[in-house]
Amino acid sequence: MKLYLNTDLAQRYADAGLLEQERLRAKDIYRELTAAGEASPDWGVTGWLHCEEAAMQRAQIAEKAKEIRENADVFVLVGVGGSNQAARAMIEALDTTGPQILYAGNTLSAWELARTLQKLEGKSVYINVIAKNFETLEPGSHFRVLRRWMSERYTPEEMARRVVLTGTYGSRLEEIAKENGYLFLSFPERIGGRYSAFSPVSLLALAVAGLDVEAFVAGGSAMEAELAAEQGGIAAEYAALRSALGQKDYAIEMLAAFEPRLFWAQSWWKQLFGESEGKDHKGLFPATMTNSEDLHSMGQYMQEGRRILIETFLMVDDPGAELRVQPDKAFGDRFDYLDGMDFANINRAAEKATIQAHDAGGVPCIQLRLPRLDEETYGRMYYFFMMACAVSGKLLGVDPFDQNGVEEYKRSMFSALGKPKN
Ligand SMILES: O=P(O)(O)OC[C@H]1O[C@H](O)[C@H](O)[C@@H](O)[C@@H]1O
Repeated sequence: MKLYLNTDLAQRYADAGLLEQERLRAKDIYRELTAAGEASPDWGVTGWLHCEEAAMQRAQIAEKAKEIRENADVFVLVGVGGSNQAARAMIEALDTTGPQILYAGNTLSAWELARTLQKLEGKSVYINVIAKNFETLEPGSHFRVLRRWMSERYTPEEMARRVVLTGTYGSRLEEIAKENGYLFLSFPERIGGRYSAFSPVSLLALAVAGLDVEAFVAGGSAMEAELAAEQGGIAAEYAALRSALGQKDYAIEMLAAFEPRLFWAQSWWKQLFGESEGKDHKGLFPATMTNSEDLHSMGQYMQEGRRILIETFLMVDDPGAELRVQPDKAFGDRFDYLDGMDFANINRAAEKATIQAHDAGGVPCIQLRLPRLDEETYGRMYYFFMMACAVSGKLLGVDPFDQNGVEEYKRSMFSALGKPKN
C-alpha cells in the first residue's frame, strides 16, 4: 500500500518561485541519478538504486536463517551505523519470532558489553559481524571479545557454523571468513552503509527474526517503480521542499512520530540525512521526537522557540491494535469524555492537534502517511527516504554518498589509541 506525502501546509512557508525551480532541479537530478548507469560519476556509490539487485544472496541467507532459528537462543548483530540500523529499526518495531536478538559493536561502553556477555551465558549463541571497511573500532573490538567468548565454549567446527561475517569481497573480513570456515555474505562494494537496507547487510537479521524479506524487498521495488513512473514523485517533492525551506532561515528538520516503535527508524533516518547532508556548513540538522512523551518537553520549543524548525510527521494509519476506553462513571476521574473512544483515534486527534498548533506557531509541517507498520511499508519508506536524501544532497550541492567528517573523528581516535598507520 502506498505512502502519502502531504506538503500543503509547509509549502506556504516557501518562496513559490524558488520551490517551483527546486522541483524542476529535483526531477533533473532524479533522472541523472537513475538513468546514467555505468557512465554516471556516481556509479560506484549507487548500487542501492535497484532493490532487487541490492538484495543478493537471498537463498543462502534464507537457508542460514533457518539453521539459526532452529539452533540459537540468542543472535548477536555486531555492527554500527549503516551496518545495523535498518535491520534494527524493523526488528524493534515489528512482530518477530525466533531467537532473542542483541546488538553489539555500536558502543565502547564497558558496562554495555559486559552486560551483553552476561546475557549470553548458558545460551546457544550465533553472531553476525557486519562491517564495510573492517576498521571501525566498535564492531572490530566487540568481535574480538565475542570471538574469544565463543571459542572458550565451542569447538572450531561449531564456531564455523555460528559466526557469519558480512563485508566487502577482498577485505580482511573475507580473509578471516575463509581462514576459519565462516559463512561470508556480501556488503556490496557499490553501496554505502546508510544506503544498505536492501542488501545482505540487513537481510540475514530480518530473516532470523522471522520477518518477510521478500515482502520487504517488494516494498522497496514498488516505491522504486512508483518514483520512476513519476520522475522522482514524492521523493523529488520532499527534496525540493526541504531545499526551498533550507534556503530560508530553517536549519533543523524534526521528524516526529506518534508511534514509539518508530524510534529506531527515526534513528536510521538521522544517520541517513545527517551523514549525507551535513557538509560544507550546509544541510538541515536532523532531529527526532517520540510523542506523546516529547510533546511534554520539546513540544514547548516546537511551539514557541526559535523559528528555525521544519517538522515532518511520520504518521501511521493503522496502529496494529485496537483498544477502547471503557466507561467508568462511578470512578469520577473526569475523563468520561473519552468513553468508548479507541486509542487509535485519540492518538490521531493528538497528532492533528499538534500539526494545527505547530503550523499556527510558524512551523512548516510536512506529513508522510504510512498505511501500517509491516515489512512492505518499511521497504517503501526506506527507499523513499534514501532516494529523497540522495536528491536532496545534490540539490544542496554536497556529495550525499561520502562522510569525511566521521573519518575525521576516527583519525583522532585512532591516533589517541596508538593504531599503527596502514
Ligand atoms: O560498516 P562499517 O565500515 O564498520 O561502518 C559503519 C559506520 O561507521 C562509519 O563511521 C560511517 O560513518 C558510517 O557511515 C558507517 O555506517
